Amino acid sequence: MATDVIAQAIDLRKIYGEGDAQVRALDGVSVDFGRGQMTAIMGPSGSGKSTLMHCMAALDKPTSGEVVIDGTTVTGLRDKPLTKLRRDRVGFIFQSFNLVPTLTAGENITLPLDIAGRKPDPDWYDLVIDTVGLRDRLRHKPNELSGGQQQRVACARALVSKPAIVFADEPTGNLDSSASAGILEFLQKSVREFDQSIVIVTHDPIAAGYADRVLFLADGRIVDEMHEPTADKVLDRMRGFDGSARRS
Ligand SMILES: Nc1ncnc2c1ncn2[C@@H]1O[C@H](COP(=O)(O)OP(=O)(O)OP(=O)(O)O)[C@@H](O)[C@H]1O
Repeated sequence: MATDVIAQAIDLRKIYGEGDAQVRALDGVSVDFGRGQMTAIMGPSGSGKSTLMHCMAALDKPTSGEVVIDGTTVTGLRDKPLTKLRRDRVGFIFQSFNLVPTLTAGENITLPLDIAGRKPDPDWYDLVIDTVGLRDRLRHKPNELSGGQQQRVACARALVSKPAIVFADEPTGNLDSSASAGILEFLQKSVREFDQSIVIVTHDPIAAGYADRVLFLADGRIVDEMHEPTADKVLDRMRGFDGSARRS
């Protein structure tokens, strides 16, 4: 694996169901994700975006093929090393924030590290908190925060362990445009200034416009990619899709 590649999918296939009901959610996806890059995955509903992301983040197992994260082949790992890799090397941001309601923002942010029995690197912790703009909200519970602030807590939680790669599944799907812009600017800054590697799934051409590269999925395959995208260019490209999922 080249050093500028942080994660790799090699001929990934994911088949759900059997016989007539069989769905090829991923149908031979091979792709490298760049280190220090934001990659957006786009495509019509049912094209396999979430399946690809979940397989890459070791949250789901492909039917066949390989996933490599930061030099480690994930597929075939036993449960314990897999849990450790997921905990130490991978960050995940969900559309629905997934914060623990009884914990404060600060406690939510350090929860994965606390579970692992690790302390955050103090300088990095301060940088993440200040960059995401949460310093004066750390003692608040999630229900005392706006949606955008809750998602910023989730972003800080994903980044505070300095993961090799962060996966974000529709991170702005539940946010209005101004809160979305805040999250996307933060993710972009993490990539440009802190050399993080981020993969986001999005339906939103404006969100994809923040990425360095956009991958387009259709019917479980990568059908196109775009470097240095803009929202307009992405929108044009999306008009070419018909939104159908292939069944075999
Ligand atoms: N657990 C499952 N069992 C059966 N089929 C599934 C399962 N999960 C996903 N699929 C099917 O696999 C295909 C890809 O689903 P996936 O959720 O990855 O698509 P997506 O591009 O993320 O869609 P969306 O944009 O709607 O979230 C779809 O046809 C879906 O119906």
